[in-house]
Amino acid sequence: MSQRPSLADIRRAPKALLHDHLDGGLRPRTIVELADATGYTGLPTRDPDELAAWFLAASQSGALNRYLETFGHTVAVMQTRASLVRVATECAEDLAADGVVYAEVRYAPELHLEGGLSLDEVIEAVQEGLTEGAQRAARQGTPIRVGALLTAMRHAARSREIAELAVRYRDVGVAGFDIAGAEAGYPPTRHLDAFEYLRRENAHFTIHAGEGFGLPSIWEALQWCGADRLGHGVRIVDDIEDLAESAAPDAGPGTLSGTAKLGRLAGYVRDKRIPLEMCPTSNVHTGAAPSIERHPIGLLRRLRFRVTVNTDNRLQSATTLSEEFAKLVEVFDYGWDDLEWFNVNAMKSAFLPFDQRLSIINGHIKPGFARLAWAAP
Ligand SMILES: O=c1[nH]cnc2c1ncn2[C@H]1C[C@H](O)[C@@H](CO)O1
Ligand SMILES: [Zn+2]
Repeated sequence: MSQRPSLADIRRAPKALLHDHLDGGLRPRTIVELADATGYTGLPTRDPDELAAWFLAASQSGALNRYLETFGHTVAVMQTRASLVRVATECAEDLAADGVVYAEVRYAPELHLEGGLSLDEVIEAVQEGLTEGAQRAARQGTPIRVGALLTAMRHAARSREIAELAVRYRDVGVAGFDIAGAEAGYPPTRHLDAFEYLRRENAHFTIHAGEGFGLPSIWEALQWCGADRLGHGVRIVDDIEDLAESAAPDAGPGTLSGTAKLGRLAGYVRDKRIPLEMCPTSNVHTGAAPSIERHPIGLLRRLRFRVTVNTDNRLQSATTLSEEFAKLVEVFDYGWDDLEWFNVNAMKSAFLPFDQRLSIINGHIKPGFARLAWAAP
């Protein structure tokens, strides 16, 4: 059990993924082929390897707004029914091949209307693709369950409409709702109407908060909007004094193991077990964290916040969920128990009925990790 999990072993581990953007996970070759098929001429290169390198380079600026500009190319080739079906199919297949057994994949339907599709047609195409991808994965011996989260763009004004669609499609594969896009200048309360509607409908939602902006964004997301989970939430560390670093003798109340002092908001997030959808590589790329070594996940895991590990955008950040875990293993020396803890956390926080969450935890995640941990030399 003491053996460090290798990337190959982590790939075989049954994992749960809560934060992955459909338009941030296309295969580079697919982008080129879809651009050819749909007549999109704006790509920086037609060579898939060069294109992959371009996305990674363009995403590493350390600024969220620059990072978001790269989506112009992926969204441009996702404007037809056929392209949406294909991208969603490949998404489910790729996640399953990486050992993901449960995923919630998000996208903004309002960004896919330029080819004349309606919002309903966009959602139905993506559902068709996710279902097809999951069926193919099952045939290949890597079963996966995938749900969709409908995202509204925070700078736009369609959140109420998108929230209504999330409710309308909730029994046919849509698990919840989200808002994304530039965070500074676009507080979550701009979309209060959508969140209040969702709460009245007993529906689930997460909010990107504490990534490109700090504590006020997290506070609004939780205390005004009522988010079930936080997308990223990394800046919650601004409300934590790490006494292990400052070596203070007595941490006082509000601590775990006497090593940190939590402010009221951080205390609330930990006490209420608010899930944090952390995306280490993406957080470094957008400047939300200085490096993997100094990523707040180390402190937050130590303080037992409900931390989950995610990819955000596999294309832009050139990553997979297994690679995210492998980086954390290397930097924080995590073992199988830690990796299992992150994945159980994610599964506990899924927008899925409680009995189904338990069945994936007890039927897949725990037995899978037990097998791998005990097989380790
Ligand atoms: O990390 C992110 N923060 C905020 N918005 C994001 C992030 N990654 C992707 N998005 C945006 C760009 C996509 O077009 C949109 C829907 O998936 O969500
Ligand atoms: Zn995101």
